[in-house]
Amino acid sequence: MKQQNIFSTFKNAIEGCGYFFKNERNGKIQLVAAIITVGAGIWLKISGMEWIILLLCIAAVFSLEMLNSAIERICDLVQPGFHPLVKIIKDVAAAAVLVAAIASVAVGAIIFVPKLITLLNGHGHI
Ligand SMILES: Nc1ncnc2c1ncn2[C@@H]1O[C@H](COP(=O)(O)OP(=O)(O)OP(=O)(O)O)[C@@H](O)[C@H]1O
Repeated sequence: MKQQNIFSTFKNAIEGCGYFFKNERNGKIQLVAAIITVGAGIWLKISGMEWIILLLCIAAVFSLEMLNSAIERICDLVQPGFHPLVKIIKDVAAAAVLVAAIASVAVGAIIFVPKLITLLNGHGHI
């Protein structure tokens, strides 16, 4: 296999992103959730530090889901039939996504709930 330059590496990664968001159900759901979260961040005028934390959470969930999908593909390639080890591999990979997703929901709640409560109480200046 020939050495790739930085542009073809980048092109391959973009193709991987395209495949992920087009074909993976969870990827689509997470994309919608990320768009809603970013929209809420703009609407509620969250701080710079809150943006950094939120974007890291979004990136963590996307990245882990992409790795989870890649691991699932490898498993399906090498072991199309049922295998107890494949079950463990896929379940642990899915758990990695779940951990990041739960932490992200908690972070989202910590950032957004107080702002929404202030807004609903009529004290907010949006
Ligand atoms: N070959 C296999 N051998 C054993 N268990 C399997 C196998 N394939 C899938 N499983 C079980 O089914 C679950 C779902 O696997 P599948 O490959 O269908 O992923 P998926 O539907 O895309 O799931 P996810 O929502 O976690 O991405 C796995 O977590 C695992 O428990």
